[in-house]
Amino acid sequence: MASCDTCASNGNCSDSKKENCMVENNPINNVKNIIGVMSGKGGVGKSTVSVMLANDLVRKGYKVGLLDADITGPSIPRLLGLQDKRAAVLETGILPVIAENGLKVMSLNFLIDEENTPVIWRGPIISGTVKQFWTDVLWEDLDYLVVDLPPGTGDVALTVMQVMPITGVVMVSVPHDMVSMIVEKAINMTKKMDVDVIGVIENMSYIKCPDCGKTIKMFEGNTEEFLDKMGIKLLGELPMTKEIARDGINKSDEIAKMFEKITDGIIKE
Ligand SMILES: Nc1ncnc2c1ncn2[C@@H]1O[C@H](COP(=O)(O)OP(=O)(O)OP(=O)(O)O)[C@@H](O)[C@H]1O
Repeated sequence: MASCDTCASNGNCSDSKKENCMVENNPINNVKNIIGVMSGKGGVGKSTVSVMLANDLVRKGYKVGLLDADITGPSIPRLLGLQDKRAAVLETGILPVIAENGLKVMSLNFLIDEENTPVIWRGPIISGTVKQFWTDVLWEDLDYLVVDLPPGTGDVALTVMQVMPITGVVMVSVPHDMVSMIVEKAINMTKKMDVDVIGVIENMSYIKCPDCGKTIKMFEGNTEEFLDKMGIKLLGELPMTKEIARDGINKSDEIAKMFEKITDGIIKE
């Protein structure tokens, strides 16, 4: 049942939100902040950013969970090197997989036998699964739950915004006109759903020449114009680099420092 008592929003929602509230809470869980990572467009680095953000929050001393809401294309377990782990299902709920650093993680791939088994489900079942990841997973006490959303503005994004008391959404974009057009759709969706956009992370913003160190912008998009138009702030830029693509997620000092500033900007909001 919807109840403000056990809700992450603590009853601080707007009246219209309270009236339409569909949030079901698990009384065992006490999640203070929920940060959605969204884009609208696929392949721009949402999962990568979700992992970097979650790990960075852990490093800062917070209790953190990471919910992989990309049911048909889950990549979080592999990005974290947890692809061989499986979640335990108890009578009281589902236990998330716990990474070495204490990050609690839930993904559909922890519930199926083989990670390459396709999930061929219709929209309502997929949305129901995401809802269960909020109501039935034993997250317990968390300062932050990071939710990695699938691309698009469809069923899952809608479900997440309806059934979870989202604190705010971080948009991931790349500096390309085609991508910003689709990210704009996602931003407009959050406005319609009365969900705050914390800011935009521009991923694959530039590359750095390994010989001379010169920064090269690969795409032609006008990010400043786009952000001005949408009235949204830039949280930071990340380069396109093999350190992020491969095993550099929070392992390269330079990238970790860059991301620290992004996390600080998100926490401040
Ligand atoms: N800054 C970066 N530099 C280099 N490679 C990157 C960067 N960010 C992401 N990648 C790579 O791009 C690919 C897509 O990234 P990721 O899976 O995070 O995107 P996504 O938006 O979550 O994709 P999907 O739409 O499938 O959910 C991955 O192989 C990842 O390693």
